[in-house]
Amino acid sequence: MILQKLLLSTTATLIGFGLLKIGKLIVRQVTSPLRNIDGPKSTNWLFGNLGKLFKSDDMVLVEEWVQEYGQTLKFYGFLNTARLLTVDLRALNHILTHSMDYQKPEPVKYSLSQILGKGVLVVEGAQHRQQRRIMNPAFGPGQIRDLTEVFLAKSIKLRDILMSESKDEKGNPKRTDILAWMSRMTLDVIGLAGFNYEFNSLDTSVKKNELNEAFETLFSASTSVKALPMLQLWIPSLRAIPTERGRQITFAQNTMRRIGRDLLRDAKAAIMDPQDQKKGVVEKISLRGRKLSDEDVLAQVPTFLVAGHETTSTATTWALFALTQHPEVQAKLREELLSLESDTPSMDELSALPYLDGVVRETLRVHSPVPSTIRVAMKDDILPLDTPFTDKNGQVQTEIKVSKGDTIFIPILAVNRSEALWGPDAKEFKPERWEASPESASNIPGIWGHLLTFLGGPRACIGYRFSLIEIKALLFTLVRAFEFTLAVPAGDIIKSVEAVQRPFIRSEPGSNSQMPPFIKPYHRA
Ligand code: HEM
Repeated sequence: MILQKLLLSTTATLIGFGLLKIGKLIVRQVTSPLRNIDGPKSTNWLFGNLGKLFKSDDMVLVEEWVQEYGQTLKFYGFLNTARLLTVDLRALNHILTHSMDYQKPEPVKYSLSQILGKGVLVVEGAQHRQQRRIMNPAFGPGQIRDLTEVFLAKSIKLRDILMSESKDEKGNPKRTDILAWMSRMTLDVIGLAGFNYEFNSLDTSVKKNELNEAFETLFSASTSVKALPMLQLWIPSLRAIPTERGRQITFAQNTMRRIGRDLLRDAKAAIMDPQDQKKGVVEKISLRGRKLSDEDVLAQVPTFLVAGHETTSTATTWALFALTQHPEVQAKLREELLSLESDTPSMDELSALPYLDGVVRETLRVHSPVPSTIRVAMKDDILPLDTPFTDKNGQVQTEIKVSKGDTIFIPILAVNRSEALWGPDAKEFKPERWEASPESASNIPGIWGHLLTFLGGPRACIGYRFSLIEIKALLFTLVRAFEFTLAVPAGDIIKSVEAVQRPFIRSEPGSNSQMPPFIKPYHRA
């Protein structure tokens, strides 16, 4: 009886809090200045336009909206709340440079912090500034120069594995899922380079690493937007209800924390040992960061694993896909790469290869692994604009008014492929464009390469140099050794967003994300 009453009153309280939250969202809807901005109609009472957006191949829906409604528009998110979408560079620059005023929304922080704890990707304000200050030097050019050796050693290991794995028993090239191999390679790299830890995930004879397995479960791509987990993100009182997703996250989190603690213990032991010079990024952070608590350092382990692993592996996979679609680019790249004698060039030698640089830039432009991100206004504000827009009432607006709590979608991919910025061939893969990139793109407020790929401002990607040299080391090693052709028609490859844009095969619904090339050893004439 008492239990029943308790259950009843808990449920009533949960429902009460839920209704209050929904009420607040409805009030926001009718009072926010975003209500006057034009855009597509909602297509679902619960998810707004989100279902269609995340199912649209390569996020083309964003580009279609911009085409139809102009540079500044509004669409609908969860519970049909308005989201601002703008490709206006001045407005985006304002949002990214004022990172205290435009933070990640609470539901996003909640879901990230479930996996990452209080890592640098999640924390805000003074805590973020402190963590970045301590970590930035570990990602500087000097540190990445030292890590080039690790990137190349793992690339060579992958090359040697593919030499046999990509052939059938008769010695003919067989369809190989290069995404899975890239994922193993980048996990091994982040383990070694990040915290001197050997995952051995390239070594398939060893039982699959438990951390790797935890990851796979966590990121096993499901393209559907599910109701209860979404409701839990937006209505905190519902987070008490257990879900399968929640169970998976707790399992993955426990695995990462356990391994993280071991790593931290080893790192501390290594710090005490003046002979041990081989330190990873996390050891360097804990060395430098006397001001970071063990908890803070621990939180960086899953942060680097999540942020630095799948992003780089999908980027390199898309680079190889692009090369299969442009055999002339593949051949020209190979010729440049073979101009170096050594299998193990230095970072400076890799950086000095202009065509490799063009291929990497073009991949990160056309196939940006993180296609969008999201922010919420922490106060009422005015966004300055380069291009005025006409609102729903036919009034021309020279700035965008936002109110505290308004959500803003940052369209990374749409900016990187905007015809207004890059010209009519913006969507095509053309490494040559980097010989003289257009003036109009130089105002893109990104930290690297006039691209939004790594975002910009104080919250830009900390690992972009790390990633660039890792991608270059991989392409250098693999394209010298192999010729890549696609094993399925190119139109059968689609992109779907989970945390990153992953490749799927349209004609194989239900199968995991994959990229299936034929890989044939290249023999110099
Ligand atoms: C091609 C590869 C990569 C891409 C496209 C990429 C992209 C991004 C983007 C877009 C953000 C901003 C997310 C947001 O605030 O909404 C970000 C943040 C971050 N990235 Fe990367 N990243 C890549 C590789 C890496 C690597 C290799 C590492 C680490 C080794 C890394 C570590 C981080 C961290 C720690 C943050 C959070 C920074 C902060 O909030 O201060 N990333 N990345």
